[in-house]
Amino acid sequence: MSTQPSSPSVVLLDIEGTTLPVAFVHKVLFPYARRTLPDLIRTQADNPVVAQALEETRAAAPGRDPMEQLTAWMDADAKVAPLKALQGLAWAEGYASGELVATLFADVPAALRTWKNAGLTLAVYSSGSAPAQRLIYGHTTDGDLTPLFDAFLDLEMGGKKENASYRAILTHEGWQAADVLFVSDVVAELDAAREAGLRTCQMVRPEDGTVAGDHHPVAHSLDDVARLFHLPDPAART
Ligand SMILES: CSCCC(=O)C(=O)COP(=O)(O)O
Ligand SMILES: [Mg+2]
Repeated sequence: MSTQPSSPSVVLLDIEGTTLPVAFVHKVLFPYARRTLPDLIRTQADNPVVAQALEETRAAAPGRDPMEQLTAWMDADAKVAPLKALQGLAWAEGYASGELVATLFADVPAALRTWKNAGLTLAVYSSGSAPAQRLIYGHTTDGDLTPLFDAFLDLEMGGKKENASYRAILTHEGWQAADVLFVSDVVAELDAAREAGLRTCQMVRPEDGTVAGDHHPVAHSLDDVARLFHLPDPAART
């Protein structure tokens, strides 16, 4: 007799392509950072985050002008910590001025609230820095959603396509692999998470043109995730 695995108690969420449209990241956030970074580096040279990011950038490309290297990374959409730290700082100004407001996929706020109310642990794992993640969820068209999350995890845990990063997350948070469901649009990230023993679900958002793989359960919304993994139904909220 086969036994039904219990539903996950931790939902670990990617951001871009999972809870937030790719277009918002690439057409709003990235251009904002590209426009404002040169000034930010000049005017905030004393900020320890800037100083450390520039030091790491110089170490990665000795002899090259750091702004040139940062631009090359932006061109390549490189998921590297110094760029992500600086982008986070740039976006902070945009959110503070009201120029940036995050529009999450429409199904996301209700699902997060439903699952949090039901006692699930919710966490983010994104290449965007943890401060940048807090900014996004702190400035959504649905208000501040940061209290719904228990953890904001970034490249300090390692790259998202490395299974060691998911093992590091389990150790860092004290979670059991089988209790954790990782949801992402990127198959290579899901493969790495599965290698570390996590449960996985690919988010395939029609708006983003995500291509579905064939070896992870596929969802088109967090409501689908709820159905697939027997989580509380966001549509049944009272
Ligand atoms: C705080 S998320 C901003 C998006 C970002 O910088 C990025 O690189 C997207 O990474 P993800 O891991 O969420 O796909
Ligand atoms: Mg993604």
